[in-house]
Amino acid sequence: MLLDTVFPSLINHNVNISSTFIFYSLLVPTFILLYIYWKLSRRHLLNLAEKIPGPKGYPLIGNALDYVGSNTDITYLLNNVHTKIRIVFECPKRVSKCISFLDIFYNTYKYSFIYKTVCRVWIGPKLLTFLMDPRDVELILSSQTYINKGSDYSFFKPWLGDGLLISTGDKWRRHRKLIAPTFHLNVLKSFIDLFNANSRGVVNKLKIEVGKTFDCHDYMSEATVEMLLETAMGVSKSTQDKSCYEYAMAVMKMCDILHLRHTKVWLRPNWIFSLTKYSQTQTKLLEIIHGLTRKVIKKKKSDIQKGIHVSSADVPQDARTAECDVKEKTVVEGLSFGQSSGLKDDLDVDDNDIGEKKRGAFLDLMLEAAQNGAMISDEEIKEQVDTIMFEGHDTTAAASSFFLSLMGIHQDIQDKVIRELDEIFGDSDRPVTFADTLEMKYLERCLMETLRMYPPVPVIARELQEDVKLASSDLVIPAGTTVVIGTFKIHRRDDIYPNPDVFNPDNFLPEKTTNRHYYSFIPFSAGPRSCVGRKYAMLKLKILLSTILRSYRIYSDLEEADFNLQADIILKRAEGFPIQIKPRRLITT
Ligand code: HEM
Repeated sequence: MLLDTVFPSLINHNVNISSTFIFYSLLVPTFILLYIYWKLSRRHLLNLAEKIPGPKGYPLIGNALDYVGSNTDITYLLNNVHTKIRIVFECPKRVSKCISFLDIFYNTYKYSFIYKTVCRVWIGPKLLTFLMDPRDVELILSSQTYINKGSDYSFFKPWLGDGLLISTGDKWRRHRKLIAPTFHLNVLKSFIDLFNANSRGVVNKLKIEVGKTFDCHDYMSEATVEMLLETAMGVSKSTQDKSCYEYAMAVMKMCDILHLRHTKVWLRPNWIFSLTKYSQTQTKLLEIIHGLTRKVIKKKKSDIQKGIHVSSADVPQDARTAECDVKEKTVVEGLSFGQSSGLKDDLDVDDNDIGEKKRGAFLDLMLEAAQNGAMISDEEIKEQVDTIMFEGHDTTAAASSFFLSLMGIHQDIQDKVIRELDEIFGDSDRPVTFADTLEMKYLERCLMETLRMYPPVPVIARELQEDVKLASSDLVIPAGTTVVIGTFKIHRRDDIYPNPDVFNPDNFLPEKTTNRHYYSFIPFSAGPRSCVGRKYAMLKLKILLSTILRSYRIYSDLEEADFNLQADIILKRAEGFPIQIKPRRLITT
């Protein structure tokens, strides 16, 4: 009693001390026990991971420090979302004379020279294994089992929902079956007029750039969005407005935000990201992106209700097959629409195996399927439209921009392309036919070489649900690993491509391709989850690029050594794609 009165604070203090003491004496062992349990439960993964070669890491964080840096000044992302992208870079690090990379990609590429075929890194508790041997890549990509995407793809969720790129399991299989036939060559052939008209539109727009240095990516990007809307979505030109450009810019900025979340580890957890200004910018960008998607679907639905069918894929069967007599075979021997002709996927099914009902452009078919039953809901259609618009746009814009830049740099190679085009078209300014595209053998080699050196999708990731024994060695990659297929590195292996950093279209001469492993050239991935737009991209690119080169000669002040490669989600050049053009013979409408 006396003690209470005289020393109340002391007693309270004692009580506090003892409860704090009890709390900590329980907490610490709890943590230790949890840690031991966690380690034991991961024993299998850790034991197998230990055998995989890779750089030494620090306790707990592993190699995370290698992946936190980015030289990108991203402050522009916090400004007006409608302004054109502007990125400022500091001191890019040089890897070799010909390549310079920024940020995360630099470190990964550096390791690929030390570890050659397989390399393990730890990002905190997360195990990543990079595969760079075509035999191992085949094992993963050809499998129906290892089809789950890496967890990093989840950053796409607010944008693409459960679209084809990230969905998995039954949903992915069901939707892939529905979507793949809409990119069958027979449907694509009906887009040829639209590809021609839009390519001529680009030539027209480029007139104002004659004599200037300009970023061709802006034009490629806008044209790609317009073409996708007109072809796959079946939305006529007259109903499009400046939203195409706005959309293209919003997509580019969204990619930058996703890239940021990959490189800045603290932005990965959704709850932290949602507290940042980037999250607010993302919300605004998604309003623009989803705004266009919704508009497109609404317009299409109303057209269908009114009985208006804009899509050119509804052209009569005779017209569509008129040119199909020209064999669907490969243009460049050994290759078929951007991949080794030895590889087959669901885009390579025979014409006759695509039922009459399944012929149709992408959005038509999606809406039709929704009307006819519960195969796909409205929300799922929106997710797929967003996916196709993203995958179909940024990739081809990057590929065509790299191609034009390379033509500007390698004048001798451009001479050969122009000579080939002059042989095909002579003095005529007629549109490109499907048969013409089969004659563009040298142009196609240049395109393949562009995709080899600068694959728009530089890496592909899969999450392993079970252990995988590699084909190239006795190593076993444990379940729970994120396997990263290093397309960029595989395409630059000097044992597969001699002088891999030199742009040489002859790398795709038949005698060079015959003995190459099928999986040593995979710009469109391969196997069951290959790019569904591979044939679309190849056909469109050949029409677009040949029309531009029939009209203009390309020049560049820069060399390839000046490229600052930025491996966003899509491979780009940090400085943009500056070129100059001089008119040859203008092919316009
Ligand atoms: C040069 C152009 C293109 C390149 C290099 C390219 C490359 C790729 C690659 C590498 C993948 C696999 C990605 C992964 O597994 O993470 C992919 C998937 C995909 N691509 Fe493309 N793509 C191009 C154009 C297109 C076009 C034009 C479209 C649509 C019109 C398209 C639609 C898709 C879709 C929907 C997927 C997901 C397929 C699935 O998971 O089942 N792509 N693309």
